[in-house]
Amino acid sequence: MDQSKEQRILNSVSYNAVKGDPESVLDCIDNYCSQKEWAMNVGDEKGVILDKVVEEADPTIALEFGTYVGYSAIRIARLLKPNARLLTIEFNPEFASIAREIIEIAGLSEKITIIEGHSQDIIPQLREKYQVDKVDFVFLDHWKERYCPDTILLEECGYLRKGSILLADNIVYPGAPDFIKYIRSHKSFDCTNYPSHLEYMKVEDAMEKAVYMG
Ligand SMILES: O=C(NCCCCCn1ccc2cnccc21)c1cc(-c2ccc(F)cc2)cc(O)c1O
Ligand SMILES: [Mg+2]
Repeated sequence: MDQSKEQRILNSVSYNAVKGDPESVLDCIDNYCSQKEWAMNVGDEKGVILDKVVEEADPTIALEFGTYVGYSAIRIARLLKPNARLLTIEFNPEFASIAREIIEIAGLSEKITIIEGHSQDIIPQLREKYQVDKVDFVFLDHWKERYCPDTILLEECGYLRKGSILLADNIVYPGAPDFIKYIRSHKSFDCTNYPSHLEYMKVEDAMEKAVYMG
């Protein structure tokens, strides 16, 4: 059976990246996806914005929706302090298993837990099953129509604390209009927009940061 694009990305990382070097894994994926086959990684341009917000948050517990092949999980985890952890949620089992291998090549398996399932099912389980009390940083990069309901669910479950930082990808393209409308009008969130471009393309996109004010 023909290999998937995601399997071809793993092949390229496995062949070209330096084992245990997250930067070389990121560079390999960015080179493959800009020169060979486009893929929906946050990419190198928006990745710099992600880096800055993660450094600002300096999270102990980070959460990501939308692992895909693990590119943003590696971007986030490479910046975490020694005892900090990233939980990343992926509903596609093939993507989850490819991400696990790419994360292993980056040497970040100890810092990253991949949870397979749908966000609305996993969020209520984070406290009991994953010992999560509060979440310091959240990266939203899954179904765009889930950004808003999942943000509400995180708040209702009590995982957000004063200063928790949310960062959402694809605010312009594909877009998350209901999320933007909700988050910018909600008094408990302080929002900042970061104009950028769609990964590997000359297409406008943006990221939105929202700081929970309690
Ligand atoms: O759709 C995108 N991402 C989401 C993929 C599916 C996530 C599914 N999923 C994962 C965890 C999880 C947990 N619960 C429920 C569902 C869950 C996306 C698309 C584009 C894009 C595509 C075509 C185009 F022409 C231009 C742009 C660019 C991006 O950067 C993107 O992020
Ligand atoms: Mg995205």
